[in-house]
Amino acid sequence: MRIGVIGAGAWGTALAQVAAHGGQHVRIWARDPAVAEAINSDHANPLYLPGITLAPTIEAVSDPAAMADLDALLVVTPAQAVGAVLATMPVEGTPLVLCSKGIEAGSRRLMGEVARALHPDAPIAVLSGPTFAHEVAAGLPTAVTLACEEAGLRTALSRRIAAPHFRPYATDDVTGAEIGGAIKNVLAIGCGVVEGAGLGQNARAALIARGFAEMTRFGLARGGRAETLAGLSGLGDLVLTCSSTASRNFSLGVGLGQGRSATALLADRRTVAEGAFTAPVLRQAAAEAGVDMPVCDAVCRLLDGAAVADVIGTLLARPLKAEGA
Ligand SMILES: NC(=O)c1ccc[n+]([C@@H]2O[C@H](COP(=O)([O-])OP(=O)(O)OC[C@H]3O[C@@H](n4cnc5c(N)ncnc54)[C@H](O)[C@@H]3O)[C@@H](O)[C@H]2O)c1
Ligand SMILES: O=P(O)(O)OC[C@H](O)CO
Repeated sequence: MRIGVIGAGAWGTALAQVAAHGGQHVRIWARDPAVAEAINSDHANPLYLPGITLAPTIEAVSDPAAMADLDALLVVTPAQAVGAVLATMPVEGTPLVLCSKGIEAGSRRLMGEVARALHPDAPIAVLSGPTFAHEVAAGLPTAVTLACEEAGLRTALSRRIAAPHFRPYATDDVTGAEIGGAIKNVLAIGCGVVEGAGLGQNARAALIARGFAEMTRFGLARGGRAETLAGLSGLGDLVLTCSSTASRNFSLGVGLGQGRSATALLADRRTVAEGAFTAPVLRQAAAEAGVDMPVCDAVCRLLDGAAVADVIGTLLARPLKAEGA
């Protein structure tokens, strides 16, 4: 399989490294020609994945037309850019493996829905799970969910993407895999706030558990399956991202919890913190689906500048209820 990777940030670069395992040729599209130049000349991406020497079989391009004639395209731009970038790509029925985690603002579409609308002939797969890019690129053991409705393609992609340190688990539940990855970013911001405001580890565990209940309610309402939401792409990624400052979303939350504004924190970073963009869209999508998501709503209020004490007070003052309700 000739693999293409669309997006040369941390995760696209790490996935190119996985795909190049065994010496096979991989082509990666970088929006910024300087990033492509560094990958081709120095076998490195110091802006987005510093400290990693890349396989020399990774070829970088910055012209979308150069992404034609490949057997599969991994889509790894920030979620809000997936539609615009895919519209420029010569997809022509090539399978698209969506690796971005988020919900599109405005349309409230999942990435699969965005891709299908643009390229109805292209089979869709989703790769998601607990995967810090720098650990994957360093060859540390990692497991992911690979979701695809077509059994033959699911098997072919799983075999092609698997490496001794990188283990995909297959499912046909594309929607469930997408929803876990999108919502965990929002919840990670909340957990970061708990850390930044010094609210304690009990509060963080409560937020993870109640946040997982929200993820499950929303996922089931949108047609995902409970087993997927409890798997690597849902609970697995939630646990990772809610417990480490290596997460951009968690770090953003730490800053909010320390009293800085979302605007200032987002202006300070080059890399994407998807939860900040997904949170307001998720709030609308949850209202539309009639799903109660108080923790995600609290994260929206914090991003909008509400005081931590007020937001936590509101959450704790909600009417008492049964745990499974
Ligand atoms: N970094 C990780 O550990 C990781 C792991 C799994 C999934 N993801 C997901 O992968 C996606 C990409 O994350 P990342 O970590 O690679 O991001 P990043 O912040 O490291 O890099 C973003 C890349 O996208 C490019 N970009 C930014 N805006 C763009 C636009 N409007 N159009 C085209 N390109 C644009 C940037 O130039 C850069 O190459 C996100 O949805 C993220 O949630 C990241
Ligand atoms: O750094 P974050 O918060 O974007 O998380 C990266 C990955 O999604 C972890 O699986």
